[in-house]
Amino acid sequence: MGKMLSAARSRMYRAAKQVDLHEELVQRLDYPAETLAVSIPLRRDDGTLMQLKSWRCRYDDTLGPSKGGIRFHHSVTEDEVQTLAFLMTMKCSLMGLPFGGGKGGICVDADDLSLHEKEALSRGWVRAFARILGPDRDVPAPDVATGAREMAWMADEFGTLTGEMRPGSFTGKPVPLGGIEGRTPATGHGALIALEAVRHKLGLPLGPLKIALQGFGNAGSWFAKEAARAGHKIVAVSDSSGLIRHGEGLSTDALEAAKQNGGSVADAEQAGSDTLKTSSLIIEQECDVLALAALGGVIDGDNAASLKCSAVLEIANRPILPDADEHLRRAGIEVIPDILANGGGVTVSHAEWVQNRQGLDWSEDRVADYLRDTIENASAKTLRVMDENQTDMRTAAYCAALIRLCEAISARGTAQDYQRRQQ
Ligand SMILES: NC(=O)c1ccc[n+]([C@@H]2O[C@H](COP(=O)([O-])OP(=O)(O)OC[C@H]3O[C@@H](n4cnc5c(N)ncnc54)[C@H](O)[C@@H]3O)[C@@H](O)[C@H]2O)c1
Repeated sequence: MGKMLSAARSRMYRAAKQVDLHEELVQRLDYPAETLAVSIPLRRDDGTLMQLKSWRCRYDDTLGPSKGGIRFHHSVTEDEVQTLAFLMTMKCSLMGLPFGGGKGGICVDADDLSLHEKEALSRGWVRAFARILGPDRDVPAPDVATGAREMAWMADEFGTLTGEMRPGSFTGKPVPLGGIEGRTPATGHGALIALEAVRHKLGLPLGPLKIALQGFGNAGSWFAKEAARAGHKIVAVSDSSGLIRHGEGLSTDALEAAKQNGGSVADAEQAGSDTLKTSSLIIEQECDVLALAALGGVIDGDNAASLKCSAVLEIANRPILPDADEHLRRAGIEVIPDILANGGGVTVSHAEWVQNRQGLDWSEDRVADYLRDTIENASAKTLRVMDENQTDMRTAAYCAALIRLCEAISARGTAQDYQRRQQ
């Protein structure tokens, strides 16, 4: 068992104690159901051979086919893949979706690959893992350094291998290939819906909020645009190369223009703004809400005391490590946990999967309504459990996820059932 998974599961145990779930039910979620590790060969453009480590984990499929992204990143490990698959299990349950949790990854530096090499690798990954994939078994989606283009190659390769065009085998595809309108902004938009749904519980001031944002990629940039449109002020933004601030709020158009020109957010042109070279200082900016939309493991027990916000919105997966939880609790900083805050992506992926199985296209309005309803329901469920158990928001979200999962596990039979039958 890896350290990362072990730390992530500690939050599940904390929640299980809170709602007094039968030990045997939670035990079923202790380990991943299946993790396949495959070494994938990649013939590079210059004729040399690379042998790449890759994984797919199907953590649990009690509620339905496992669902989760595939990332191309040099830091991917089996432990990380299993941990992210565990989080997907909790997230899909909290969102009320008919999915279990999965995740995949290849240990590779995606920036170092040509387009041809990326295509060869995407298709190679599908050939390696096809035996555990499929719309009723395990449904991958984009994640770090993969997007619609990679999903198109993967869905195409899967169709060629199986001899059947089953678009519901992958989500996050381009719209002409069975993808759905509204998938790209879904995570950022969902994060804002979650923030609005729980803000009264966080003791935040009424009216526009001051938000500091780490990460201006797909999830972060859409969150910033939606938040600014709703009247909030993005007072600081960082990416991997810099940080920019403006007390009255940054222009998301200027930030986007800087990124489109291949620069950093710190290159955005806006009068009255100032910049810092050390992007990690974003966590120390004074604000109402610190939104983390970049990496995992950004806040730990060592730096938790430097936060100057009232609440943290976890748009990234596991940006706060468990050893920071107690510090934040003592400081009165509430966290809107990743399994609630970033559930918008998988929610719209579910809509895409349904659309593909129905053979009918969903309109953008229908997708937006489905996203809003799903996140608001999950937020309301979390707040209800929070009140009933007088606990923090993360523990409440895990409780709500576990209650649904354990009802399903229990329906298959528990020790109590078997003991009764033997009498
Ligand atoms: N995109 C989705 O639909 C989705 C869904 C659920 C969860 N997430 C999670 O959200 C996070 C971001 O995903 P994404 O799709 O936006 O990725 P992305 O690759 O599009 O963007 C990542 C951003 O983080 C920035 N970044 C990297 N290192 C940084 C650093 N040290 N300091 C500050 N910024 C840094 C990058 O510059 C970039 O702006 C990931 O943790 C991902 O797992 C994304």
